[in-house]
Amino acid sequence: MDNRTPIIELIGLGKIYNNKNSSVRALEDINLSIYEGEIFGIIGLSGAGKSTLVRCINYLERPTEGKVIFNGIDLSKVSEKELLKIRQSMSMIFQQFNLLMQRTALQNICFPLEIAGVPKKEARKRAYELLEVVGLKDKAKAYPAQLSGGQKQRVAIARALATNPKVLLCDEATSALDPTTTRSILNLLKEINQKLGITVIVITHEMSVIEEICSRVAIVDKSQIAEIGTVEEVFMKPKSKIAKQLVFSGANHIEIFEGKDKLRIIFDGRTSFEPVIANMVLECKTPVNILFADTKDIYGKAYGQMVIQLPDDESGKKRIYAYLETHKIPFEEVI
Ligand SMILES: Nc1ncnc2c1ncn2[C@@H]1O[C@H](COP(=O)(O)OP(=O)(O)OP(=O)(O)O)[C@@H](O)[C@H]1O
Repeated sequence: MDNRTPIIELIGLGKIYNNKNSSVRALEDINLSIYEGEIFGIIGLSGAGKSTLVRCINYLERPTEGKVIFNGIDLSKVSEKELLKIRQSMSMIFQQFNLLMQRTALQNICFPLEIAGVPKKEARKRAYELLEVVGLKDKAKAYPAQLSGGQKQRVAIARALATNPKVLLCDEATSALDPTTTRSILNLLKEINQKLGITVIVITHEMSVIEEICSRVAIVDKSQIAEIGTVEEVFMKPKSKIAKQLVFSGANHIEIFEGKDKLRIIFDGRTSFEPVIANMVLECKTPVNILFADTKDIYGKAYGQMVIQLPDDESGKKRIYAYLETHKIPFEEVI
């Protein structure tokens, strides 16, 4: 059991959308604790219920079952007015940035402060400070149309920070960005988490985003939580089928791996992957087929995974198992 106090607690949370002729269950019995200061990931395929979940967390959407406890407050028990105030403590950023196109970057950041009744001069001062935090000091007077996707998301982040939130909810915040810009935005979120102590909740369909910045992750599948754990645990030993799909970065791969005699080798930064495979083949005197590789070389260290086909002969197989065990290289059989 974790003895930290959760900043957000979801207890038996459920959501059914009732329309005229039909009802859709979007969430079922979600139980989850998110702790102050962590970067928590929520991942799932399209339609799994992620957006509904994040909108229930800040009560933009009212759950039909269960409770959301934010900072010790049961959100079902507070008035609309109090909810508005609480939502200032749970800012949100989106895939499409949602900036006001007729306002400059500075005016966009001032917007939530104006709504909160902050005097204009004070709001501008705070907005300039926030532009500096997100590295856009020179873009104060630029309109959203004059900014790149990454810059727009930086303005959106600055605007989200304007009300001094405790939690930042990021709904597919990097899904519209290229890989390099994605990394720079994720680094900014990490920096905000570390320097300002803001709890960050990242909703995504990409495992790479989770691996990059989250400490823990919940996998949502068909309206329910399929798996929850530290990113390391889920990455190293995914238990559910959906976790395996996501870790193998796509549903297409999993069928290829089903069958006998396949191993997933995990590169956790302690090894350099080229020598591992090359040395294993040389030392075990047996060739292996690499069926899938998704590895990154970061400063000479290997991160990621590789699926190999074991040789047919039993003694070759044994030598490979022994090699991996002796060298303390994490692996699991692919079932
Ligand atoms: N307002 C609504 N009315 C009826 N059904 C809805 C509504 N919003 C979402 N749903 C349904 O609820 C389910 C979960 O949707 P949700 O948008 O939460 O999933 P998601 O995981 O965020 O998907 P995506 O990644 O594609 O945005 C889906 O079946 C969806 O069709």
